[in-house]
Amino acid sequence: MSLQLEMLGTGNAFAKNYYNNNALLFDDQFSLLIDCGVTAPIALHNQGKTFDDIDAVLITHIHADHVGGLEELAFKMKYLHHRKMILYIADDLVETLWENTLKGGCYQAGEITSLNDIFDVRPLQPLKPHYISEHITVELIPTKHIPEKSSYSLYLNENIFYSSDMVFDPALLSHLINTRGCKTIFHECQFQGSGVVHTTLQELLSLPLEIQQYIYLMHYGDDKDRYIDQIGDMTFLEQNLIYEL
Ligand SMILES: Nc1ccn([C@@H]2O[C@@H]3COP(=O)(O)O[C@H]3[C@H]2O)c(=O)n1
Ligand SMILES: [Zn+2]
Ligand SMILES: [Zn+2]
Repeated sequence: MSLQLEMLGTGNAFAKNYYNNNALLFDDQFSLLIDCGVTAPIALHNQGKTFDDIDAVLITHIHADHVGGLEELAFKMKYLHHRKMILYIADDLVETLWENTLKGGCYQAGEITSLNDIFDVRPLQPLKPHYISEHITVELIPTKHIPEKSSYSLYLNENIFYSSDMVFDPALLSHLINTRGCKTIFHECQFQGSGVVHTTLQELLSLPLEIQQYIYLMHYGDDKDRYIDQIGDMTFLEQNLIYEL
């Protein structure tokens, strides 16, 4: 089986129709969950899957639509499935994920006192390809989202860019396509307003058509249908469709 992508959700942080922008990257030997937001448990359940069907989770940054499902994941793995999930996360986010996100819910004196008690933590150094499974390598690319807050987009298998939440960075997209052989771009997209913490549709439409043709839009609002014929040469990534990579 070749590598496949299924979005458990394609919505933005406040979307109600499309669930959080979380992905499953899998083949017949390995399943990687990319981000685990508040809606990840119900999205998996709806697909007839459990966390025990997943081999590892990778976190791009710390916002609830990307990490809000981790407490349920951790407790279910510990008390139902009796194993620790492998957790891939940028080295500089390890401490804050525990201290500022998970400790409040997960701490139990003498039993759960650190992230390592609930996950098999694999800190990733950014800007280096890391072997995840036979068919998956990941490089974390720091991209700007919220000032002073780390957020990492992904370069998968040396040819697929998967954006974290990020402000528009046309130079990065050009660089990946022109010098690194990028063939596919999964990019977050905000329909209205200015791109203060996200990339707007207007900004993406300013890219040359040669670049737009590589782009699948994700992390969008519930009003997506209004924009179906306003996305230039780009394509909407759809929840629960399976894409061959
Ligand atoms: N400075 C900020 C910070 C956050 N936000 C909104 O909160 C959401 C948190 O998850 P997100 O997916 O990063 O999207 C953020 C914005 O909608 C925002 O609009 N402006
Ligand atoms: Zn988000
Ligand atoms: Zn975010």
